Amino acid sequence: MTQTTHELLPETARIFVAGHRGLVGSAVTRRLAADGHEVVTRDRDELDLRDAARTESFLRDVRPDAVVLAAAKVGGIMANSTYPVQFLEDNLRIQLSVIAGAHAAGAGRLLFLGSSCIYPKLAPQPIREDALLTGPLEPTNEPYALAKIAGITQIRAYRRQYGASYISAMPTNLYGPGDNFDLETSHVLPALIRRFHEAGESGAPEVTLWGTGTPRREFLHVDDLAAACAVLLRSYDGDDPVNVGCGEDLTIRELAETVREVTGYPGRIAFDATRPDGTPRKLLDISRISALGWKPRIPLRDGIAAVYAGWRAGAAA
Ligand SMILES: NC(=O)C1=CN([C@@H]2O[C@H](COP(=O)(O)OP(=O)(O)OC[C@H]3O[C@@H](n4cnc5c(N)ncnc54)[C@H](OP(=O)(O)O)[C@@H]3O)[C@@H](O)[C@H]2O)C=CC1
Ligand SMILES: C[C@H]1O[C@H](OP(=O)(O)OP(=O)(O)OC[C@H]2O[C@@H](n3cnc4c(=O)[nH]c(N)nc43)[C@H](O)[C@@H]2O)[C@@H](O)[C@@H](O)C1=O
Repeated sequence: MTQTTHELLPETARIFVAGHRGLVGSAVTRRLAADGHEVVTRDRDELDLRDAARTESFLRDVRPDAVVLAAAKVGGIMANSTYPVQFLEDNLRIQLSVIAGAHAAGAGRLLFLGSSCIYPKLAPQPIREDALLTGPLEPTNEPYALAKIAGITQIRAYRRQYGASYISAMPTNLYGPGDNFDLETSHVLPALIRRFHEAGESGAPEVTLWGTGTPRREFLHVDDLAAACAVLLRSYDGDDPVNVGCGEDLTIRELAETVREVTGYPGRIAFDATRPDGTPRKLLDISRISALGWKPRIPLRDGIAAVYAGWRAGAAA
């Protein structure tokens, strides 16, 4: 059942953001704090969220009104291929700890963050939420996707058995300040910023990117996602996950041209087709989140320029 109300998250709600130092968690923390909420956080060295007993004990002490689960083992196509055990096990363990612990501690609201990779590799485009579990997954990230699908099922189970107001959001590929720029483990957008910048600095005549350049991806600025999370916490209480994307995609080659222009790199772009492409396309249908009044605000080129400026300032510091 899908219902919407505007009473699901009181303005005085105290919210635990799990993963507050990450790309998503930091943006959600900024957003909820700006909205006037008391936001509770713990660094990983104080609380490893894979530890269910310690996580439940922490949540019982803090007694948050709501929880945003943005802690996860996350990475790009190569990280997913190289560390399938951690992408499966860490994510399952974090989800079990945090969702069960939140319920035991009496948290009335919880938002679980999944990913667009939960949908079948060849799902009809744009991908609607009801495409879940209708076909085989993309092999490069199947362990991660299966962990996330288990998270969605866990949320639905708490709703069905306990009547908990717990919900799931499925963001598309994200980017923003504080992203991972490690060339082996990052997602494509920060990798391209770094590759073009460093090629420009060294005077390299060509930058070689992974795959064929033909896969299509959709990119959403993480501040737009954080605004969507606030809308969902305040106004959505349904069983189904809610897609969050910008509604438009482009090829990796087109993305590369845009990043090349933003960074001012004058050289050529080449592709190494021995590297994996991953899913050919995963454009999300965003009818459901749009009906709640949310829309993305940050155009891709502006967002890339801001991230590039921020990364250069950080790299130079
Ligand atoms: N980035 C993207 O393109 C997309 C992300 N998402 C989803 O958004 C969520 C957040 O992703 P994102 O912000 O990009 O990831 P990040 O890697 O940037 O952040 C993950 C956060 O989780 C924390 N964390 C990981 N493991 C543990 C642990 N065992 N105990 C405590 N904390 C832990 C990290 O802590 P520390 O800072 O100490 O490392 C970090 O703060 C994930 O659920 C992901 O699936 C969905 C779609 C796309
Ligand atoms: C968010 C999402 O992110 C991942 O899925 P992905 O979208 O395939 O990931 P990606 O960003 O790493 O790559 C996108 C495309 O870009 C190409 N590509 C070119 N050159 C580089 C490059 O230099 N680095 C990277 N990483 N990719 C490159 C690459 O070959 C691919 O075709 C999963 O974690 C998945 O689980 C998930 O949820």
